[in-house]
Amino acid sequence: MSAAPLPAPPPALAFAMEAQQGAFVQCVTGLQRTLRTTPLGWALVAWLCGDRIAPVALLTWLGLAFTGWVACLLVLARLRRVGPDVQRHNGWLLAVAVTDGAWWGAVMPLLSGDDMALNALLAAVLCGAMAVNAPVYVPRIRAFHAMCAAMWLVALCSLPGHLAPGMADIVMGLGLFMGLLCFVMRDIARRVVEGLRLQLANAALTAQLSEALAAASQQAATDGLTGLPNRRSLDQLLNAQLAMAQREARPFSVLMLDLDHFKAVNDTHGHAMGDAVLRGFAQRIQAQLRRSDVCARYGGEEFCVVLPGTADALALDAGERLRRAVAGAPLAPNVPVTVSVGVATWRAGDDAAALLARADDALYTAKRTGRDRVVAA
Ligand SMILES: Nc1nc2c(ncn2[C@@H]2O[C@H](COP(=O)(O)OP(=O)(O)OP(=O)(O)O)[C@@H](O)[C@H]2O)c(=O)[nH]1
Repeated sequence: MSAAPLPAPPPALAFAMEAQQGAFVQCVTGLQRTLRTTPLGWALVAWLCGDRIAPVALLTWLGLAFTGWVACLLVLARLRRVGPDVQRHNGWLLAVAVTDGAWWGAVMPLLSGDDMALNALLAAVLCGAMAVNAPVYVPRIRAFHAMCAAMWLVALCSLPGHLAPGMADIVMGLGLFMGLLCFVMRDIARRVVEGLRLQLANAALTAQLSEALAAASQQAATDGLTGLPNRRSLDQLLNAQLAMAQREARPFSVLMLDLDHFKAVNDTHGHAMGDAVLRGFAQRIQAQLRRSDVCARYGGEEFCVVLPGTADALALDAGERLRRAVAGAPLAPNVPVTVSVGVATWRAGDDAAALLARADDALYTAKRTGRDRVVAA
């Protein structure tokens, strides 16, 4: 027995999850970018320590920082590849944050000592590293906390050992600064993730609205029974054709089609069968037309076909082809019907009403002279 599929999460939860993933990706991308500027920080530390400490201590710290830096970049590149599955990859991001904080924190136990000025400068470097990283970690505030904790704990290692008097105050001050920054950042981070969630919800709402709008305008332009363009769309199409015909002197024709004795179909076979005949008629006509031709439902059992770029004789041929297609086989089982067709070709000065009136006159003539025929205006 196959397991039932998991139900989709409610929209609010889905947006929250997506926002978390987006925040994760933002953090990974931002960290990659920021880590590229890290060598500048090393250069600063090397310049500050220069001739004040033993080169071996500086090289040890640089080696440690470089190793951690390469590891972080490799992990981040992998995270970019495997995608934003926060649940599965969050541990790796935290590991990057801890490594990032630890190598900066190691500045204190490895490089500080009796030189008060240097100690203060190194403490300032740590503050700078935190401040530079803070905005990058905003979308994943836990990673920022991990970075700060690692930096702080490693820096604390220098307290019991060789720190000069007064250095403890600097490290404590640094700790206070970290605590305050973490506290303020928590609130900012919450707002950022909430902003992301709202952005996603808005995007989904916009997509839903434009879908609904497209469906509504499609509905407003379509005849519900046959699926053909309705009278409103026909008017728009005719106006467009008229504008083109006037501009380019390119003729077009309209065919008015009216099913013969349709009332009898309804009376004999019922209204439902009448509807089926109308649907079958629409399909039959459409199957006969070119892609550029349009058949619209004019109203009731009357239809109008617009034939762009088609004049007189060719329009008459098209009408005849449609008439034969309808008469050739029943449109619904055992309900044979025929159609009468009036043809009119656009003439300079015609507006839509004049053109349709001439096609209607021709249709009336076709009806009057026996039906099941095509008459040109
Ligand atoms: N089933 C169905 N019938 C419709 C629909 N719209 C219009 N009709 C029917 O179409 C019939 C049109 O009848 P008439 O205008 O008398 O025309 P006719 O019977 O086709 O006769 P001629 O046009 O003179 O050949 C009416 O009975 C309308 O009720 C529709 O959507 N569905």
